[in-house]
Amino acid sequence: MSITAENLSWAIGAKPILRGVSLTVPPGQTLGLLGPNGSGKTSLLRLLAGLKRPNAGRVLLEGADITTLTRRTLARRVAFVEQHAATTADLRVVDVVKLGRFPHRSIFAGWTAADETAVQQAMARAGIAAKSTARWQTLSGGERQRTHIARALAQNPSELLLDEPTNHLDIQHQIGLLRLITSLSLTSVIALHDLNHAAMFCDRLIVMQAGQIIAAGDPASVLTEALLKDIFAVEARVETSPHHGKPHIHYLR
Ligand SMILES: Nc1ncnc2c1ncn2[C@@H]1O[C@H](COP(=O)(O)OP(=O)(O)OP(=O)(O)O)[C@@H](O)[C@H]1O
Repeated sequence: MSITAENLSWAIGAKPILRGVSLTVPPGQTLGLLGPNGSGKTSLLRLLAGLKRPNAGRVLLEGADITTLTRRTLARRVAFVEQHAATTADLRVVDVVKLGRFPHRSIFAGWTAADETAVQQAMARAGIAAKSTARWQTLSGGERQRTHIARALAQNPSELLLDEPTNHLDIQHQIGLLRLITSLSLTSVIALHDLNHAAMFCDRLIVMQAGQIIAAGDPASVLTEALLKDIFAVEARVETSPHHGKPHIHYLR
């Protein structure tokens, strides 16, 4: 299902956080959201998830304004893995992942075989199945992150929003997660700080600065040496990787 933002603006008090943000992610594609700290990536994801209402503009899912969708419909369709997502209760991994099934269940139906399959499959995909009975408080940062991702996958969403999902993950799990997300038939928006990973796995990229989109397009057209210098303040050389054919950034010391 497609995700569209039309001319979104959002302020906290008198402070503008997002200004005139428009984007479209076609069904099945992955959009990478890039930008320096504080540029508005998390704020934009929260608006796309329907957690915050814009002051102007609108968010459309498959052409439908999200303000016209019920909370339950939205919860069934859109999964959001937030940065620093906390789970305070002392639950087991499997119990956290089961929360992802909540929007799909009716108060009359019990736990179904389909719910169980979705939970088991999500834990396997997120690489956390071996820890399914471990208590939340005993997990490492990366294991907690993978548990949140499993919960989002158990939700079986058509749109998946991820805020720096590879934080805390070791390199195997970073690559594994991005490969998994981009191979699933869902539409995703991922805020990332690793520009090489964004180039490798995202269909299109958006670069934000001070709440505005200042570049958008495929990785090769967005990740230029000039942009890296102007927006990210780093000297770098960009080459087409002979291994995967995507841009590869060499940072200069
Ligand atoms: N509750 C808040 N009150 C005031 N300002 C806020 C609040 N939340 C966010 N901001 C400001 O909004 C701006 C955008 O923040 P946001 O978290 O969306 O950026 P980001 O691109 O996700 O940053 P990072 O890469 O550091 O995660 C920042 O200037 C931030 O200070």
